[in-house]
Amino acid sequence: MENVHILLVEDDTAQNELIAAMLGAEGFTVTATFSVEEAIVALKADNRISLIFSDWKLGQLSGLELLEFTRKNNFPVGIVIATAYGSIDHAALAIEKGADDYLAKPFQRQELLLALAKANKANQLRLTNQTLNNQLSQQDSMVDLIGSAPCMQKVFQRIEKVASTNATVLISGESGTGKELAARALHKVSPRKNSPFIAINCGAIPESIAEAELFGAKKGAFTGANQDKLGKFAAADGGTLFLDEVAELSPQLQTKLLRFLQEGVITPLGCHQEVALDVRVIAASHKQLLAQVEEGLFREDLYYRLNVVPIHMPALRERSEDIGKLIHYFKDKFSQQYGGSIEPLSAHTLKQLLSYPWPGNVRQLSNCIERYALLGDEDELLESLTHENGQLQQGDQYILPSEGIDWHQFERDILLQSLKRCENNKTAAAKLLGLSYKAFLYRLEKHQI
Ligand SMILES: Nc1ncnc2c1ncn2[C@@H]1O[C@H](COP(=O)(O)OP(=O)(O)OP(=O)(O)O)[C@@H](O)[C@H]1O
Repeated sequence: MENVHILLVEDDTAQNELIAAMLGAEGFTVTATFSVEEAIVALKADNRISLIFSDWKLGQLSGLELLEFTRKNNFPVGIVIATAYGSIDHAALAIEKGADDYLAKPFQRQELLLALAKANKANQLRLTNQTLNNQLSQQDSMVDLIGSAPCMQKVFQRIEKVASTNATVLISGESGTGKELAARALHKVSPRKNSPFIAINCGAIPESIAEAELFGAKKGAFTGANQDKLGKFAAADGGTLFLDEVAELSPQLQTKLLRFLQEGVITPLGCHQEVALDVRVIAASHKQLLAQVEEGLFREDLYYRLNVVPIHMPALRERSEDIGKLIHYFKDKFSQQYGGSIEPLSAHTLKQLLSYPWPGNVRQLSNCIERYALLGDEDELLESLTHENGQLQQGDQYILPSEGIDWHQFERDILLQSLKRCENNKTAAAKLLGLSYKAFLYRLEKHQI
């Protein structure tokens, strides 16, 4: 291992010299020490040391003390401890205290090199994890995407991971969970960040002009096309195209999109020549795309092409620990936007906001705080919540929202909420839902809760 600095700790002079010479011959830079105290001084003085090879028995002290000191003070080093023949207890203790490997004496040259290589690798892995963790813990938000709940950290992690690639990403999640914001964040941390990010809502363009909007059109391709039209794909060349509500694309446009994803080319309307483009596609849908596939409404091959990297944006009720942070964020945002300070919310209102299920997710929360910033009326704020929640209930009858519901998700949410409300008492939770205990357990099992 060239260029690896190793700290050798061995109190037997002959052994020390022998091992130092051997490691030197293998390309290590060796700092040879003879005691724990000497080793600690060397470790503190030289931050290039990345490996320690220490004997167990070192005068009054032992390799264990060195190990404990190193791990307690977070020195970023790999450690191998040499133990006396047959002392398996020491070996187990060394591993428990954080050694990466141990070697029973006497050992062969090859065994030593192997153990050091293993320790070096373990150390590098630890360092990489540490860097990632540091990045994540500093990251309560990514661009403007707020969230420190573990499920949001996973989202950030995935965004970071795929940003540098060109992989197609499919973002799922209910309306208002931040799918577009996540797509923007992904673009902003990708190498394409200085090229355009173009967003289009596939559900909001009339079908008659959708093809020209997306793929462009030659002058005269259709009535009213008085000049060449640049489509969204061409506008996003070199950058990212965000196709929101991709489930709404007509079968014909699904085919054209598939072709682009497979071959990287499009044919604008009225054009006889293909145009090659470099566009990264991020698609999103609040509908369950796989269910759309099963119903024959969405091409299966396109689904798999889009779903190379799936990212799921959690509903706000699944990360209620973020509500407080989001309230704070939106208060700041709107007080800056409207140029005035916003009255603090009372403890009572805050409590209501924190326990509200937010069916419209972050968008609904943002709207509420914006209204509060403008009107400064807490009663109005709370009333608006009762009103929106009340729309779901009329008498004893459950009113199906006009856009329908995702039954699977609905059932899962209800089960989780009942458990939470009954502090995980399954009998009480089953009763709350009017289910027999057996039927309740069956459903928990079904959802792997
Ligand atoms: N994690 C978040 N942090 C800060 N703001 C957020 C977050 N998630 C969503 N928002 C805000 O909520 C609103 C809705 O977000 P966005 O449009 O990205 O949601 P969406 O999932 O794409 O919704 P739809 O499915 O209806 O298109 C936006 O104003 C956005 O800025």
